[in-house]
Amino acid sequence: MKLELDHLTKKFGDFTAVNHINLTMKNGVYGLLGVNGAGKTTLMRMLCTLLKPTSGTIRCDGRDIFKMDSEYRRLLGYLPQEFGFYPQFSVQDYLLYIAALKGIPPAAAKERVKELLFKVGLSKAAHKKMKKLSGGMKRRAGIAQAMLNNPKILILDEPTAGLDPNERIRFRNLISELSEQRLVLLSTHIVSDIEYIANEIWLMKDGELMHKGSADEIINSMPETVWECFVEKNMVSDFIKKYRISNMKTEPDGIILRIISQERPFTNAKCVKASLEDVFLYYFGEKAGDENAAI
Ligand SMILES: Nc1ncnc2c1ncn2[C@@H]1O[C@H](COP(=O)(O)OP(=O)(O)OP(=O)(O)O)[C@@H](O)[C@H]1O
Repeated sequence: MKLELDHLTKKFGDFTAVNHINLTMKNGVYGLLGVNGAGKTTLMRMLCTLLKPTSGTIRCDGRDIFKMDSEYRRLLGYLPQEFGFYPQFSVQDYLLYIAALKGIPPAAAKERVKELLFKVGLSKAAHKKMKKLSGGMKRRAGIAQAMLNNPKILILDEPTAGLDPNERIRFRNLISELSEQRLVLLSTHIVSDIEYIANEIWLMKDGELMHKGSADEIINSMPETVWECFVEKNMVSDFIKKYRISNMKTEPDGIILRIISQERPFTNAKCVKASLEDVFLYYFGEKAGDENAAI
């Protein structure tokens, strides 16, 4: 299975949400990383044929996905950011209902639902109403619905949004497991969601693909150095004004700063290995929130 994006562009009026993206994907996990508004959902919706590109093409094994129509959709599983989950349905009935919508015959659907409930760890919750599920359980039900037709291409838009750290880890493991023999694309703005499971990471900003590669390749793409140094509390504000700070750790008698800078910021600063978090901050730092936001 090969998906090729060629100069893929989407404009909303004068605004370009996705700008000339060229990419090739094969089986494995691809992590699309970017801040709010980077264009991740727009890109994914085009990959699911829910949005028509303004220009450019998406080809699946050489064929235009918009011309393949239902043949392509049979290959596809999609978990949108917000999915309609029918609050009054039990988890099992919800999945059986979606299976019917996807045209899966009832006997096969029953088997498949049972199998998927087990896979996503919801067997015990099969008869629980959807509205009573925790955020993590709901997302797992969402993954199960996307997997009903055993898709060769699985697209997950922010699958870990709102999950607690434990659920995030379970999710990562599940996604890793599901990626065998298929192409999985997931979007997130949380670095740790994809750092260890994505074979390739794409950094997206303002509709463009800034960098792509393995976690190590992305880390090595950063032209600056990461330093750690211990400073007294009263010096911190000067450092914040002068440097890009990726982390601050309070100690009883001072603060340990993690600083991204070409030059050594302080005599006692030691050079440390950069992490994907540092790189994310380097590329997106000023875009991570409002300029004057306190958090
Ligand atoms: N239907 C639309 N009409 C006009 N502008 C749109 C439309 N859909 C998206 N946009 C704009 O396109 C840009 C990219 O939006 P998109 O939802 O793709 O970003 P995102 O990276 O998925 O962000 P988030 O993480 O917040 O979901 C945003 O500026 C958004 O306001």
